[in-house]
Amino acid sequence: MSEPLVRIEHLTKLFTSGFIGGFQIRAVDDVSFNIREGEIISLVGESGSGKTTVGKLILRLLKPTSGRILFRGEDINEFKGDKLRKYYYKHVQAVFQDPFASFNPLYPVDRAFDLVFENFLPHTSREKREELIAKSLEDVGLNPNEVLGKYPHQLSGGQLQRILIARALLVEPSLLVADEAVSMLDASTRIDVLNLLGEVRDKLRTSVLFVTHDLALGYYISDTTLIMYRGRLVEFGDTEKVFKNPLHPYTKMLLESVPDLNVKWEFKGEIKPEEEEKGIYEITGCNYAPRCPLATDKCWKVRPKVIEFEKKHWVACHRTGEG
Ligand SMILES: Nc1ncnc2c1ncn2[C@@H]1O[C@H](COP(=O)(O)OP(=O)(O)OP(=O)(O)O)[C@@H](O)[C@H]1O
Repeated sequence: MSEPLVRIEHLTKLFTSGFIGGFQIRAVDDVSFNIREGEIISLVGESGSGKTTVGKLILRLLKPTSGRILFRGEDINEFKGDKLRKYYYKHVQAVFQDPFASFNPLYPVDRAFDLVFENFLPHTSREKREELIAKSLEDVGLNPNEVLGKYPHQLSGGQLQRILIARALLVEPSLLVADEAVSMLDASTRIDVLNLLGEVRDKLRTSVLFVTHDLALGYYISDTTLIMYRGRLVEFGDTEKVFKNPLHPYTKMLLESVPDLNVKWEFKGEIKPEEEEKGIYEITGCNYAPRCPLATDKCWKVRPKVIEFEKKHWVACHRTGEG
């Protein structure tokens, strides 16, 4: 098999929280996976599971505490000078959740393209720049005449998000990190932008890391799904397999929590406060043990290894396979 575009090996990121006597958070804890050329991977998990941190580590916006990220076989944290500049501006691009926050309200949206030209295509003539910008806007379904020269407040969230995608695609990146990139869009625009990501992959062979807490969106767009819980990958593999044959109790619980269009809310009795998960980050075993209905003594004490349960389907759970 050919070398993956990105190989993530035992990636760990600790943050220290609090002041005096602060504690350490294992935001990412020994995570390994690959991103192949032209693959769309969704990274799914609830709030605080470490998804954004993984994205930022890949974008080299953060340094890992340990572990490595190899881009075409080379450690991105060893990149310097021209290689680093190329990595930041050519190989990887990102689109984040809030399109309004990515624009300076004092300038027309056109300015978003300037940084790309200054850093990556500095010798491009004015005419050529205009031509490239117009083409990239058309590629994402925007009419350049309707958006260029406008200020962020004059455009919708969907239009701004498409401009950001157009900017990211201007350099034809190898990898696009889309972190909750459609969460703030209305349902129909969301599907358009998701379809756009699919088209980008097909046209440019760009790989996409699609970070989301929404399982349905992950299923819709991705070839591979990674399920993350409290810094660890608990299950991952071929999207069809993960969704059709979920193995980890956490994945099963997530899938059961997706609201069904035909089911109405009904009163189920008093809501009890959740039991506090004390010392979760010091658990030596499975992070999910405090919430898992199947947890045994071993689950609390021994960290489960990631095993390939079936072809292209991995899980980290002591109870998987025990019936
Ligand atoms: N700079 C930081 N300093 C301290 N702790 C941090 C920092 N960044 C993230 N964390 C912590 O790391 C953990 C993982 O955060 P992260 O943002 O990666 O999760 P997430 O899955 O992306 O969540 P969300 O879906 O809410 O964005 C959280 O407990 C968070 O509070």
